[in-house]
Amino acid sequence: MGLSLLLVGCGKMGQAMLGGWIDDGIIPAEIVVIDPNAENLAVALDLKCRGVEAAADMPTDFMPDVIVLAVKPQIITDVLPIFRAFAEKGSLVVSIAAGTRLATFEAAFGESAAIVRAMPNTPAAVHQGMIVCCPNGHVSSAQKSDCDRLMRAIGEVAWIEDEELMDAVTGLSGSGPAYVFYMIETMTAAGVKAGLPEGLAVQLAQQTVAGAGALARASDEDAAQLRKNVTSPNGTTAAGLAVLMDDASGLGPLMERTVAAATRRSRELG
Ligand SMILES: NC(=O)C1=CN([C@@H]2O[C@H](COP(=O)(O)OP(=O)(O)OC[C@H]3O[C@@H](n4cnc5c(N)ncnc54)[C@H](OP(=O)(O)O)[C@@H]3O)[C@@H](O)[C@H]2O)C=CC1
Ligand SMILES: O=C(O)[C@@H]1CCC=N1
Repeated sequence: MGLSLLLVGCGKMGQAMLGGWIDDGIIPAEIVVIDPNAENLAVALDLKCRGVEAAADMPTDFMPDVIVLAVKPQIITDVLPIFRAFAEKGSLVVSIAAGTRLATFEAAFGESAAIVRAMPNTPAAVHQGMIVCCPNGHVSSAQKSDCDRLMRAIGEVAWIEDEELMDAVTGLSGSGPAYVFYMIETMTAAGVKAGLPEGLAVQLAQQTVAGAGALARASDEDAAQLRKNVTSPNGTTAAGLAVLMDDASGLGPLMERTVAAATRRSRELG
């Protein structure tokens, strides 16, 4: 791809993106990773990146095309001043921090800095991420295309103009893998309660979620029709769905509250 990249923060999400990029050989040029956490830095070194514990240890001649900020929202404003010079010289800054608004970066880097606020998710590690990008007004079309190619290498990309949507994006696709993993956990536990050996229950729950996801993605039919296709009149699925789709206690109202709570928290973090 020919881009030079600086990744700031190589924790859970930084590693997921890095793994996806490197695994695909998508960054043949230069990549430098900064992380003070020795264990996390070791992951970057294992992936053959240049890794340093602090910005002060970066190679002096390094000028990244793209800086990806992947530190916690709670500390992000502390680290921004260190990277101002890069932003002034034309690096594109991509932040994946939940809640942190474009205006925060413009305040730290100057009004004319090129910033993309992005929200990925951890399936990026296997090139199955969902990444939503929201640019500020100073991102050039070349920078947008660089960011798009970078993100497309680790999943599906959507661009939005309205930053207000980023909190709901975070509540749905940013946090969403956790909801699905919990679904796998609960399906497994329910299978064990129904008499299945644990290993078999894990296999059934994982493959059912993966297979249903793949079918939903590949099919021309929407999820509601795919659900109906499983449901024989007066059969087993109808009996299960009567519980799961209960108006008051079913998954619908529960998911609505779940996404709303995560969306609210994203707003608070900002
Ligand atoms: N996890 C996820 O699924 C997603 C996370 N995000 C966002 O990604 C960001 C990172 O989240 P996540 O990966 O989960 O968090 P982690 O805590 O796993 O990773 C953050 C990493 O940054 C390191 N760090 C701390 N200070 C600095 C610094 N000054 N310079 C460089 N690195 C530093 C941390 O080290 P130490 O451990 O020592 O503090 C840690 O290794 C957050 O803003 C989050 O909102 C977005 C989408 C999904
Ligand atoms: O839990 C969080 O705050 C981050 C943002 C989206 C997923 N993980």
